[in-house]
Amino acid sequence: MTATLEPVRPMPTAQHGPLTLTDLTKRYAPGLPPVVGGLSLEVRAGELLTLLGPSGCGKTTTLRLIAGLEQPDSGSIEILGRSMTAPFVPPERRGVGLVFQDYALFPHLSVLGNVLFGLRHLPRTQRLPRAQETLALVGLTVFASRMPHQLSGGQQQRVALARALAPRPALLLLDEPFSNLDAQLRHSTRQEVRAILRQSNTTAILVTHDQEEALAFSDRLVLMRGGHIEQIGTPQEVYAAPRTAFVANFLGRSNLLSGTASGQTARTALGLLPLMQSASGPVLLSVRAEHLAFCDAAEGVEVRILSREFRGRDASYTVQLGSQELLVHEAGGLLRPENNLAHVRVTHAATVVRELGGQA
Ligand SMILES: Nc1ncnc2c1ncn2[C@@H]1O[C@H](COP(=O)(O)OP(=O)(O)OP(=O)(O)O)[C@@H](O)[C@H]1O
Repeated sequence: MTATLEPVRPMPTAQHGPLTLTDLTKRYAPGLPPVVGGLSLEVRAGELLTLLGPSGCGKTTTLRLIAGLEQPDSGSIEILGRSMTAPFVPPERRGVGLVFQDYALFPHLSVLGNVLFGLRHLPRTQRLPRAQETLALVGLTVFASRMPHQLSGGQQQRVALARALAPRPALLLLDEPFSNLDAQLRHSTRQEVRAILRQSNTTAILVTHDQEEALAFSDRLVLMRGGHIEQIGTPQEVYAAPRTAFVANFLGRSNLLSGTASGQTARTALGLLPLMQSASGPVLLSVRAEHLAFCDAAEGVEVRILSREFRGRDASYTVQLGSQELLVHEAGGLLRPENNLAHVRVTHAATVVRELGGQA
C-alpha cells in the first residue's frame, strides 16, 4: 500500500461540502411512519462518518437515498453543492462509490478486470494505469491476474474497495462491508480500509450496527433511532457524554440511575456523585459499567453479586442495589463469587441523560 491516489474531482469548498442532507424523509408506504424522518446532516471533506443504530433504524435506507437507489418523499441531497433531488440524478451520475457486504465481484473477471470494469467511462489509455494505481493503493498488485474465488474474504473486500475507489468518487458509501468476515479478518480489514481511505483522502460513510466498529472507524458517528439522528459527534464525545438514555445504552453498557441534582453533584442510591454537567432537581443519570468499581466497605455501598460473566479482557457482574440491578465491569479474571455481598463505588462523573423535572 505505497501508492497515493490524487483526487481529480473539484475539491469541495467551504460552501460545497461533499454531502449535505436537508430534512430528508422517506416512507415505503403511505400512512406508515417514515423510515427516515426529517434527517439533516453535513458531511465534511475527507471525513469518515458512521451511521450506527439498531436494526431497522433507517441506516441502509439513508445510504440508498444518498446513492440514488431510492427517491426521497421530501428533503434534499446535495453532493459537492449539486442537487441530486431536483431534478433526480440517477445513481451512475452521482460520483458515488458503493461497497456492500457481499463484495459483488464479477466471478468471471480477474481482479484487474473487476477494477477496470468501473473505468469504462475513461479514455482507453487512462484505464489500465488508473486500475494498476488503485490496486497498488489497496496492496493487491500481485493478485491482479487472480480470479475472485482464489482470494480470501478480506482480499475480495479490498478488490471491491479498489473497484469503488478507482473512478475517484466524491463520496464512498460502505454498507456493512466487514460483516461477512470472521472476527480477526474483520478487525485487520477494517484497519486496512481505514488507512486506504485516509491515504486517498476519500470522504466515506459507513453503515454498521456494530458499536465497536463505529468507535474504531469513525471521525464522527451518527447514532440513529427510528429514522432520526439521536446524537452526532466524535466517538469520544458520544461515548463520554451520551445525551439520551438510548445513546448511553446503545454505545457501551450503562446503568441508568435516578437521583436529585444540585449543581455539579447528585444524590443517588450510590451516594453523592459528581456530574459531567450541572443540573438541578430530579434527574436520570448514566453511569458506565466500567465506571463502577468494587471497593472496601468504608468507600462504597453494599450490593449483592447476582451473576457474573467472563468476557476475556474483563468480567461483567450483575449486582443488586436495593430494588435495582447494576452492571459492573472489572478488568482481570473472574475473581468474585456469585451470591456474595460486595461494595461498589463510582469512579467517574456521571452523565445527566434526562432532567426529570423539565425537558428531555
Ligand atoms: N423496500 C422496502 N419496502 C418496505 N419497507 C422497507 C424496505 N426497505 C426497508 N424497509 C423497512 O424500513 C425500515 C428501515 O430499514 P433499513 O434497512 O433502512 O434499516 P437498517 O437500520 O439499515 O437496518 P439493518 O441494520 O437491519 O440493515 C425497516 O423497518 C425495514 O423493514
